[in-house]
Amino acid sequence: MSLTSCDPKVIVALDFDNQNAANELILKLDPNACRLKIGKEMFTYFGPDWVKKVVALGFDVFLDLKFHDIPNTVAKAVKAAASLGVWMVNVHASGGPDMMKAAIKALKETGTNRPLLTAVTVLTSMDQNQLDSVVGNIQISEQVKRLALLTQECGLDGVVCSAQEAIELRKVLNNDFLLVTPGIRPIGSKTGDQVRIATPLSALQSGVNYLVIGRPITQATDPLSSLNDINASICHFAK
Ligand SMILES: O=C(O)c1cc(=O)[nH]c(=O)n1[C@@H]1O[C@H](COP(=O)(O)O)[C@@H](O)[C@H]1O
Repeated sequence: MSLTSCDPKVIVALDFDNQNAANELILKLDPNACRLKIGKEMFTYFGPDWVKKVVALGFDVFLDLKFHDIPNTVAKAVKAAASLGVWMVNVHASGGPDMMKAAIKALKETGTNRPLLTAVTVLTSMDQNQLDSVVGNIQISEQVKRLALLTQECGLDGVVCSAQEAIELRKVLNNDFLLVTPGIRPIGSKTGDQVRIATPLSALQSGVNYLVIGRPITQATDPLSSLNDINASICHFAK
């Protein structure tokens, strides 16, 4: 039995180097049970036409290319992403306010059916030591909060962060500002390179809107059953 919801919380991260393997999984999935994320690896190998094919199957697609460049370049890049019909696209908040404002302005100009725009705060693979080596003298939670508030001020729709930061962020951000969280690990699954992790249920209980989950589903012996188990564990949150 597949558990479905009209607002699926799980975004399956399709990080495959083989298009047939990805297509095989996609054909088993139901757009009412999950959204899909296409990232740098698959976009670089298989390109925009493949993204359009996945969109045409009825899935909400998060095109995760994490743009980080000068404002003019990023504005044009998000506009190009919108032309593929994707549901969400993202930038790095550390690209700064001018870049984020240019990106949301460019998307708004594409019309009312534009993709959502989110900004990555501090990658979920980073711990305090790694952040210290890039930005000194600030706790991860403070840096995430600073970048999330900046993202909101710039008019974007939400941030990508760790679920570990969600409770504190919900205290300072608008209720409709989206929290999208990778680093989700069901109990018993391998952590891999993720550091700031949470379970699907605890993430949603902390005020997260969407869960980005890759390897715990895509590398499972039975990916569909892994997704169904996750959806069953969070069915209380399905609208
Ligand atoms: O923007 C992202 O999606 C992202 C941001 C972040 O801070 N951490 C992070 O893991 N991601 C992405 O989320 C996915 C997580 O995959 P798994 O670790 O396999 O569940 C990967 O595709 C990452 O590129």
